[in-house]
Amino acid sequence: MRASQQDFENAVNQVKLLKKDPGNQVKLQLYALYKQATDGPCNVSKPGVFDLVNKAKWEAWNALGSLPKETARQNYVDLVSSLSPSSEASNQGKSGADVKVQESKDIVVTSEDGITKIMFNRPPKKNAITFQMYQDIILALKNASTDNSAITVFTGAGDYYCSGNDLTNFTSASGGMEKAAEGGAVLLREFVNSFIDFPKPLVAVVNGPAVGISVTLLGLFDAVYASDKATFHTPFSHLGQSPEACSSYTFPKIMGSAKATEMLLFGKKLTAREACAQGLVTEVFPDSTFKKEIWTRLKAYAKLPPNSMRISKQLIRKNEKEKLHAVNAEECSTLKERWLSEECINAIMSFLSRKSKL
Ligand SMILES: CCCCCCCCCC/C=C/CC(=O)SCCNC(=O)CCNC(=O)[C@H](O)C(C)(C)COP(=O)(O)OP(=O)(O)OC[C@H]1O[C@@H](n2cnc3c(N)ncnc32)[C@H](O)[C@@H]1OP(=O)(O)O
Repeated sequence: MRASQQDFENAVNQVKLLKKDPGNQVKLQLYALYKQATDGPCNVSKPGVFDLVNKAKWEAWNALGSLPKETARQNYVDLVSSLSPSSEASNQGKSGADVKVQESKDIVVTSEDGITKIMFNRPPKKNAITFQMYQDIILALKNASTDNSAITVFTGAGDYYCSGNDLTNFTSASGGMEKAAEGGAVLLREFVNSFIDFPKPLVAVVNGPAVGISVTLLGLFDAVYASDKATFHTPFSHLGQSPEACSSYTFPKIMGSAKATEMLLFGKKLTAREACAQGLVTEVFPDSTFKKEIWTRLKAYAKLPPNSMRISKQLIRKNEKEKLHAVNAEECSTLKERWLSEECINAIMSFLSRKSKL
């Protein structure tokens, strides 16, 4: 039987009464179907790259193409009925079987054995982080904070952990440079906030070289395990930039200001063993046994009582949260200026024209 206008209106009201947040993907789908059912195919222009929320909504609506209004209405009603209290209850009981929990090309999120794994998956570009990947990671962390896993793990596919910010982000942003820098700073701040506020144990499995923001973020992780093939490099001065991800605060705290200066100002690249000696890395493993040893260990950790781990992490983080947010805000506003500097623009152009590499 086709859904009537009354069924549709009832479903719209039912959504407002949902007890449990259905998650961003479902909310986007509901939005898209609602717009399609009421206004028809997407007829507004695409929001700018930095207008994250409206861009995601536009993309969801636009993806419905020329779906007829009646079909959209029916699909909306069906979707809402699948979110009714009885199905909410049955979803809560789901175990963390091996499932892919987020569809996205360059960030793969899976959940297995109490571990949510977020993997940089762009090996041809050494896992450099695009605008889309920043957004996918924000979403993945949001979902992981409430899923039924005990710990969350970042790792990289291929030979690199991650080569940091994709330097073509500087040329792909739409609008003028100032607007792009402003939007970049907003995105970076939200991205780093999602690490500062992440409530469960956050672990990095550093399978190979790490560069830039993938290194600085490690100061916000709870444990960092590295292959002896990994290296740690923050070439900010070479790029005319400045530290991010709270590293101007976490690195001096972790390794002392003299060692932090060598990394953050002079761009000294550390081996995994050096990074371990300086407290940035928890433990180093021979590459030949790294994966086997680390996943066995993490599976055992994930069996520990999750609430206890969460509460302990929050005790450790609580006194620093405000400070970390303030540092993040200041670093982003400093970077916004740096990105417009001649030093930075020249360095990026030099990389993109293949005149320089790290
Ligand atoms: C105004 C706009 C504002 C933008 C806002 C962005 C928002 C957040 C910003 C957060 C800031 C973060 C700071 C950083 O992360 S700084 C670190 C940036 N990373 C780098 O400088 C690394 C650059 N890459 C290299 O030096 C080398 O590629 C390498 C990693 C040492 C590897 O060298 P190798 O010889 O082994 O391999 P290739 O160079 O041949 O690389 C293979 C292909 O991958 C591409 N690649 C690698 N890294 C990056 C990168 N970071 N960005 C873009 N592309 C990258 C490389 O070009 C090759 O591509 P190709 O095969 O097509 O040539």
